[in-house]
Amino acid sequence: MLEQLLAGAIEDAETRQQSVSLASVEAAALSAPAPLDALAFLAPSERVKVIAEIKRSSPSKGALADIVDPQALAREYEAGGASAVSVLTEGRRFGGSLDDLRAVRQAIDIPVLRKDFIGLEYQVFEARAAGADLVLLIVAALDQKTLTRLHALITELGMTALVETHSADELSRAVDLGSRVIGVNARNLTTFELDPDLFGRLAGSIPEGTIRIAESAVKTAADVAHYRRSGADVVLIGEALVTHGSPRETLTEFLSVNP
Ligand SMILES: O=P(O)(O)OC[C@@H](O)[C@@H](O)c1c[nH]c2ccccc12
Repeated sequence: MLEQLLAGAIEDAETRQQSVSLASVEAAALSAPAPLDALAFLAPSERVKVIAEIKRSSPSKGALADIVDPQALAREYEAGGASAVSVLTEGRRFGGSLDDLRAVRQAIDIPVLRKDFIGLEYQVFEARAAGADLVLLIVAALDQKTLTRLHALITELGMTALVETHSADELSRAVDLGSRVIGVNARNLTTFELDPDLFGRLAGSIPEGTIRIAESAVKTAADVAHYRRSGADVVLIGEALVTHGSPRETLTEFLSVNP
């Protein structure tokens, strides 16, 4: 499934490249307003931080929420205390787009993450041109050489890579890259099953000085507290925020947990 998602995202990027060349997307990336320092926004603190995600649908759950106005949702997230906003830009299964990312960038003053299946430099330039401050890299989807190349480009463009892992082996590959921000995704991207204890098992192997992010599987404030006790600096939350009544209130409640 992960392979198909990546192949589809690359195919869509190649289609966009027919109308906007690599040279012009690169020029747009280099002339975009400077990225925000995501490391500063996500730095470990006395309280747990949240990256709040804008996600319309997912391959495992289908439609989650309409989200006709991603800017309004992003403002709710910011007002509720999010430290960054993740925008799913994958179109086929998640219902997102780069237009969503551009719109969200205009609406808020906290970092924006491009959440997609990235395999090409073209996609990294696109992310920067659209205003992204952070870009997701999924270790399981890429060989180490590609991962190294994309990680270097993200850094050169002044952005921060969020390097996503699902196992001890992937974690050591993330560490080899020199990643400053490492995520552990509780959702297996092949089977879509959730393992809420995976973060806790891997957290101790994430080097000191790295920002530790627990991704997926948060339904309640107790789940946030569980991740926090296991060592998470930041928790990435999607579904619970887009499906509950008031995203702002849900976020405020989730952020009120103490270690
Ligand atoms: O909706 P949840 O369970 O709160 O999960 C959010 C986020 O972790 C999830 O959307 C995600 C994590 N890694 C990904 C990679 C691609 C697409 C989506 C994801």
